[in-house]
Amino acid sequence: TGSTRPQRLLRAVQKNATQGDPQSVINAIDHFCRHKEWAMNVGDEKGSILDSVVSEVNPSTALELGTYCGYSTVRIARLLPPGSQLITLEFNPAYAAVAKQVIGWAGLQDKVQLVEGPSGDLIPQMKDLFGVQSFDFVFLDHWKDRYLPDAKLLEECSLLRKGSVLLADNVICPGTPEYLEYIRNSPRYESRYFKSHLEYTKVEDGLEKSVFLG
Ligand SMILES: O=C(NCCNC(=O)c1cc(-c2ccc(F)cc2)cc(O)c1O)c1cc(O)ncn1
Ligand SMILES: [Mg+2]
Repeated sequence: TGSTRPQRLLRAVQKNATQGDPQSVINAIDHFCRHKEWAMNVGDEKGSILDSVVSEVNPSTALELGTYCGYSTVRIARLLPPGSQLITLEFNPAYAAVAKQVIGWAGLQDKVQLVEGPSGDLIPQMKDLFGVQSFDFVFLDHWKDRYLPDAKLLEECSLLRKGSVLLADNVICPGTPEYLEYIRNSPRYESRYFKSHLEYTKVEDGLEKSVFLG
């Protein structure tokens, strides 16, 4: 019973990053994934686009679908204003266990609520569980065939307000064709594609930013 890739990624953070320093955690993960083992974090190139959108929105309440090892959780939470909250949902308990420790190493545990479970079950509970009225920002990075049903669920649960921003990873690779088709053709969204590359590679990928019009 050897270690898993997420466990080896966590060990690299504990070895190379400074506790309480989110940027050093980001740098340690990017170094590990570029020079040791590829992993499905949003990465530094798409991560810079994520940073610029988060900074522009400056969300009070943010939601992340798909925590994995917590890399994008740290990228988002480090930019949040005081008093704001990031809720991140992860289905896979092994991923969640690693992410909790990565977020803790960065010292961002007070800004983040990590919830384990299927997004389709948890989204309808957001108001009851966390007293959330609506999300200012949503980062979609979980199972690619869940992007569309979960976007529709957010609408149906009135968890989006005029101006809420959805940012979707991997719309080219692995690809989210049904989501793109819906969101680009819906009169309820204004969408823009940010061309980039699959994390740590030269393969094309990109982020789709969609503003809910209400
Ligand atoms: O795998 C679960 N989540 C990760 C979703 N994310 C991805 O699948 C993902 C994949 C890739 C990717 C791209 C090219 C390639 F060759 C292989 C993988 C890149 C990314 O940036 C992702 O974000 C999962 C498990 C589980 O048990 N329950 C719920 N979710
Ligand atoms: Mg991704």
